[in-house]
Amino acid sequence: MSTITIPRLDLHEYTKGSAAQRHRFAQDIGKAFNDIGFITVANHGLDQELINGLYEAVQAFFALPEPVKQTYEIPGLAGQRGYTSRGKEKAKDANVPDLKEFWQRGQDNNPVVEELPRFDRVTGEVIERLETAGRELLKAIAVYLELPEDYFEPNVIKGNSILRAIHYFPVEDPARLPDDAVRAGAHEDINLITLLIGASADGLEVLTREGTWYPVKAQGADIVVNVGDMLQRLTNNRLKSTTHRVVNPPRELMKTSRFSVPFFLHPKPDMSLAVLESCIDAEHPKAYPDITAGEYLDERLKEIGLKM
Ligand SMILES: O=C(O)CCC(=O)C(=O)O
Ligand SMILES: [Fe+2]
Repeated sequence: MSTITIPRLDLHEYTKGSAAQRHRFAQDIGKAFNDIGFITVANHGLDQELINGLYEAVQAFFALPEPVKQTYEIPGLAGQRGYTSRGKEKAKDANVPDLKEFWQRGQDNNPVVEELPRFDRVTGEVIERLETAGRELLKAIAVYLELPEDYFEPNVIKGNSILRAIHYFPVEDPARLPDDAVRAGAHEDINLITLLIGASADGLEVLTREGTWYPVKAQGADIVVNVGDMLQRLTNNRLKSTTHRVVNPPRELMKTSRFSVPFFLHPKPDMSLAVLESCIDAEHPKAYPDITAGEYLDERLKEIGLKM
């Protein structure tokens, strides 16, 4: 299968670089987000030991008996904290739910998994580091957009971000699945940017504007970073929230699990997502009505079946 080149950026060039390197990084991230909407990032601040510890904790959680996991499924929170069982979330335009279960952790009010003493600490450490990396990436994006470097800061520090640990569960008898059942149906992310820690198996694909699906693979400990709909909306489509999905593996591998851990960087609910004036001109008229991040999130959670 052919591949596309997803640009690979080194975050140290921005956080520790010279003025020229920082400028270059900002232009490179902006260009990549304007073009394919995806990059991979090295030197993001999470070492391999932390990532290994995270995957151990996540695998141990999903290996707990279903009734134990369900004690962490909290009604009324639209899956935003704790456990969400199989069959609950589907992509906006899909007919059947994704083949996954997941755990979500936010800034506060997180249930503590009593059975696993390390789970809370490791997911807490990971969310903190990803938030730090995400804030640096947003600074570079602000520079690219010719906004003050700290433009996003007041809205994202202690914002509504979510760490999601996903288990794409084994399917013993794939012949019995509905034809259109997939690990994750084609979708765009809702938030500003997503930082994805390397999955345990292949499967992630992006859709190019020409309509072709291509696999996305990060090298080693690199993370994948992509634009979500909130940033696309704010920038009047200048930065692209690219459609992506997780395909099923070949039939003989459907009996194996896949794990991945995306971090959805969300602002505070009262942030305005009104299109930036600087992104409107005669060729690019304002494409979206004004809305706040909180109102927009509510709309989208209803579409994917997490909120009534
Ligand atoms: O599992 C993956 O690799 C990607 C998951 C994803 O796109 C999502 O949860 O929004
Ligand atoms: Fe996604």
